[in-house]
Amino acid sequence: MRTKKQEQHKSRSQCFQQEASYYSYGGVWTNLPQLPHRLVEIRVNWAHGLDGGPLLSPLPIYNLIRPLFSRHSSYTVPQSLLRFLLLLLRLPATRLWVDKYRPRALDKIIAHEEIAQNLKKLVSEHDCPHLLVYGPTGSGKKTLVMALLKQMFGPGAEKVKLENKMWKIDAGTQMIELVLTMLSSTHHVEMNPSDAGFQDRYIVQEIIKEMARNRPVDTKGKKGFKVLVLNEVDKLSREGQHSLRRTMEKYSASCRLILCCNSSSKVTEAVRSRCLNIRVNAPTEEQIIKVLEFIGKKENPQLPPGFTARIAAQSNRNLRRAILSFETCRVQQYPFTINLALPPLDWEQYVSEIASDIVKEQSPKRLFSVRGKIYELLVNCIPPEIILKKLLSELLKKLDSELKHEVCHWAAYFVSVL
Ligand SMILES: Nc1ncnc2c1ncn2[C@@H]1O[C@H](COP(=O)(O)OP(=O)(O)OP(=O)(O)O)[C@@H](O)[C@H]1O
Repeated sequence: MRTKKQEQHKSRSQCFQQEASYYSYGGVWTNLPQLPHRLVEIRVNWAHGLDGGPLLSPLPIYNLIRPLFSRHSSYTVPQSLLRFLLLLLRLPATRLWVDKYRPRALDKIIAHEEIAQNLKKLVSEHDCPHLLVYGPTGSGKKTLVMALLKQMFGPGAEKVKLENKMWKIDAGTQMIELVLTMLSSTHHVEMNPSDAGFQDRYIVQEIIKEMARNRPVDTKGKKGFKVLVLNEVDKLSREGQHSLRRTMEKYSASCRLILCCNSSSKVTEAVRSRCLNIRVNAPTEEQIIKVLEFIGKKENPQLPPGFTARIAAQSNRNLRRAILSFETCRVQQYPFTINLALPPLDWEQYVSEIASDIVKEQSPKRLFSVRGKIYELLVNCIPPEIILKKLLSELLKKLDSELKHEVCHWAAYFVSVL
């Protein structure tokens, strides 16, 4: 028999998994659309209790399957096999709306149409330079990049395979072994080099070198170029960014780089100046409403007046968040009523509880319990800077004005050292 505390922990953990999936879209999982997105969907369905839900958490299933392929130094997970295994486990097969309604072509882009048209022009002029695509999370960067790849290479760019590749790198005095998850088609490779930590520069050098070696040749025998999509370049170390600059110059004939990040100010001037900078602003509320109404038309729920406007207003101009909230409401509270309250995000509620705990009592015991709660958020994949920012805003609501300044100072300090 489970105790009440265990039950609470379990349901909280399920809610976090939903939130984690929300964030995973912004991280590495965004780059792995097939398998992990599948798991994200299952997780969300599971948290929502849809279709009965699977008996097992999907993550253990994934971990169970992975070692089957990990005996090889470089292994590819055949997606058909995974689909078959997942089918055997009778897992639900719905797709999240954020994925289902992600525009696949530049012509279908709803928000940022102007950027989409400019990208289309670039492709038609066969003059695609290195690109640096930056903007806040959930603004639509990845969507634009994926549509651009499709415009460049056609449907072939969507036939991707997921690899966990091991790199053996000669670092002068020693051989370094690094494993990195990559998503690749015959025309492009996508990865997150900052996952390699302080050894990211070796990854940058080695991958571009390998791509330069395996240049694709078209039907007329002309040598083409491959595209390397690097995510979170703002998290690359200084050395990583320096080697990125060098390799960008050296191999510019054989590959094009598309660099994605949230903040261009963390990318060195040398890298920025070698790329065409594309700023993807957070969509306006009107644009978000347009996207939600488009989804509403396709899914056909009865929408009370002003409902999409309320979701857009609460979304913080984050398109992903708006679509996820819309879907959560559809799952939890359909049919919609006129004064339906939008459910708050669970992790945000949890951080608010943490802030109240901190303000109520300052003792070693309370410190220990708060630390435990923050660990719980971290293990459920809520990024630390997001936790800190939310915690700060919650604390600012509760603190005296003399303390606010100091709390802001320390929050800024710890966000900068993360
Ligand atoms: N132009 C668009 N038109 C319609 N829907 C869009 C558009 N751009 C993005 N979306 C929707 O918003 C979701 C989030 O977009 P996307 O993943 O491209 O954001 P992002 O800026 O790359 O976020 P992050 O920085 O967190 O990775 C997509 O899954 C898609 O459903």
